Amino acid sequence: MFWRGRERENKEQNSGLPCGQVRVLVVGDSGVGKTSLVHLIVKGSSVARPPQTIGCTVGVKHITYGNSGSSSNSIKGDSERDFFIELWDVSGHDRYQNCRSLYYSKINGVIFVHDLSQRRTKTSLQKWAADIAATGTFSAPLGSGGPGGLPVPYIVIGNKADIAAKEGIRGSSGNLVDVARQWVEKQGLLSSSEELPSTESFPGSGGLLAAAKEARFDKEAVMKFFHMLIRRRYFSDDLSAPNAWSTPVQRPLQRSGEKLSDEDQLYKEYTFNWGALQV
Ligand SMILES: Nc1nc2c(ncn2[C@@H]2O[C@H](COP(=O)(O)OP(=O)(O)OP(=O)(O)O)[C@@H](O)[C@H]2O)c(=O)[nH]1
Repeated sequence: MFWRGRERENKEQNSGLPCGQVRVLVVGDSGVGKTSLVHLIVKGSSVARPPQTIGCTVGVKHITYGNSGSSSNSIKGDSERDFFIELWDVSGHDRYQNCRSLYYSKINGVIFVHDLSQRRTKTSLQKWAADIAATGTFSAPLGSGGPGGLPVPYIVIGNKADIAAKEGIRGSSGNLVDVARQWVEKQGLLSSSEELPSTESFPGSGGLLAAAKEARFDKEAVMKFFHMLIRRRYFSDDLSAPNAWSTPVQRPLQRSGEKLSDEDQLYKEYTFNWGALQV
């Protein structure tokens, strides 16, 4: 009864359409900053001392998506709808190695996190990908696999850029801002006069909040990832794009006059990320 009532309530608040739900795994070695990242995405603020994750915790990000915003958000003839992005923050600790696959269920997408100051945490993402691909179940899978055979879209986030910078470790990508910057630059979307905001520390004390407030572009990149997963799950006509992963396209920058949808652009970005995992 309770659920029926809630369902009806949800539909009424949502122009008669049920809420959608997308499941995203957040994985990487212990201590790379997954819980901190999920907190930032869900709450928009830093967490001073995140507890070590026991097994898995789930953060939920509510977003609306539909055609009342920009045209890039539009869905064929649909009005705005509510969606819940479940962020499954899986403990990276070895003690959970044998039971992790319990959480690898009905996955729509994956966020891989590594610590820029610990090179091995990036190398081990390949292992994470293979493990998820081998033991997980997937919702709206791609026609062919990505790293380790992973059949869903993913994004790679290098964390602790502040420590890496202090220690003089050169990394190709840093915080969320850097990830977004690289993506935008790859797409050729920045004119020479435009600069993305840059944050030196993420998410060190104080710096994180500033990053969350100022970093318009990093949030945008992550939100676009979520939007793409929603489209794939709820609005895609053809989920089995042939060989989307198997041939990472070294595509030149977007040319003027050439029109790509947001999805196309992100899709390309994800294929570039294939390279990011090959370290
Ligand atoms: N300096 C710095 N510290 C960070 C950053 N991100 C996270 N931390 C710290 O790193 C430690 C581990 O962060 P968590 O978010 O708990 O890491 P996790 O990946 O969830 O770890 P597990 O739960 O063991 O899998 C915490 O003390 C965080 O405050 C960062 O960008 N810079």
